[in-house]
Amino acid sequence: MIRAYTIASGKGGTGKTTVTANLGTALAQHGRETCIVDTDVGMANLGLVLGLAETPITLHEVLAGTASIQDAMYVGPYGLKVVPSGLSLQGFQNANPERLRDVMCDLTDRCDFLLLDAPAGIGTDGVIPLTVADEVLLVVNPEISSIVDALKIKILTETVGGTIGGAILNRAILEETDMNRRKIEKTLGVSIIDTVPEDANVRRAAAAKTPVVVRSPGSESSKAFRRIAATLAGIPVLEEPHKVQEGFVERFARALFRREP
Ligand SMILES: Nc1ncnc2c1ncn2[C@@H]1O[C@H](COP(=O)(O)OP(=O)(O)OP(=O)(O)O)[C@@H](O)[C@H]1O
Repeated sequence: MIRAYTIASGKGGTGKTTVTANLGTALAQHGRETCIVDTDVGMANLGLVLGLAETPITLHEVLAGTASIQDAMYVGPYGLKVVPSGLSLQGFQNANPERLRDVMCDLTDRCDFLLLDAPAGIGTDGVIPLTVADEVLLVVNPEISSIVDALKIKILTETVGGTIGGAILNRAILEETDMNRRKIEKTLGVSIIDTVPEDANVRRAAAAKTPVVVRSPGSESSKAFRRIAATLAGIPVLEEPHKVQEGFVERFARALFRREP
C-alpha cells in the first residue's frame, strides 16, 4: 500500500526540496518504488535541482486537466519517479490545485512511497498538500522564525484534518543540536524524527544538480537522509547519528576528572 508524505515548512528556504529529493532518492536506494511530486506550482524547483532538462509536460498540465500523471513522470536516480512542476506563469494560472486529490488516486498502485514537496506559505496551493497525504513532515531550521512558521503549519494541518507525522531538523549546527532539539520539540509539540546537519556537500550537490546522497554518499547529511528513509520504510537503521563534537570545556573537564568520552 502506498504511503504518502507531504514535506512542508511554512517558511521558505528551510530545505523542503532538498529533503524531498534526497529522501526520495534514499527510499529508491533502499529498493522502494518512490515518486516525488513538486506541488509548488508557483515556484517550482524540484526538477531543476535534479537536473531534469527536458520536461515538456509537468504537474501544471496534469492540474489543468490536459495531461495524465504518467505523462508528467520522469526518471531520476535509482529509478526514482519525479513529477516536476512547470515554470511558466500561464501554466501556474491554468493549474487547479484541487485536482491534486485525483492525482493521488492515480498514483496509489504505482508506488510504495509518495513524497509531496509543498510550497512555502498558506495559500490554497499550500493547504491542499497538507490534507491529501497520510502524514505531513515538517522541515525546520534551528531558528525561531522557522519554528514559529512550522507551528502555524502544524495548527493549519490539524485544522484542515491532516496529520503531523514528525519534524526533520535541517541545517543543524551539531554542537548546539542537543539543546535545540529538545527546545524545538517542546515548542512545536512534535517529535523530531532526525537531524540533518548543515553540510557544504548539500550546496555542492545542488549546484551539480544531483542529490547529495548520490554525489557525496559518505557525508553526514547523506547518512541522515538514509537513516530517515530507513525509518520511514521500516527497515533496520544501520547508520549511527553523527556524534556531537566535544567542545574545549568538555575536553578539559574529561582530562580533569578522567571521564571516558
Ligand atoms: N543541510 C543543509 N546544509 C547546507 N545547505 C542546505 C541544507 N539543506 C538545504 N540547504 C540549502 O538551502 C537552500 C534552500 O534549500 P531548499 O531549496 O531545499 O529549500 P526549500 O524549503 O525547498 O525552499 P523554497 O521554500 O524556496 O521552496 C538551498 O541552497 C540548499 O542547497
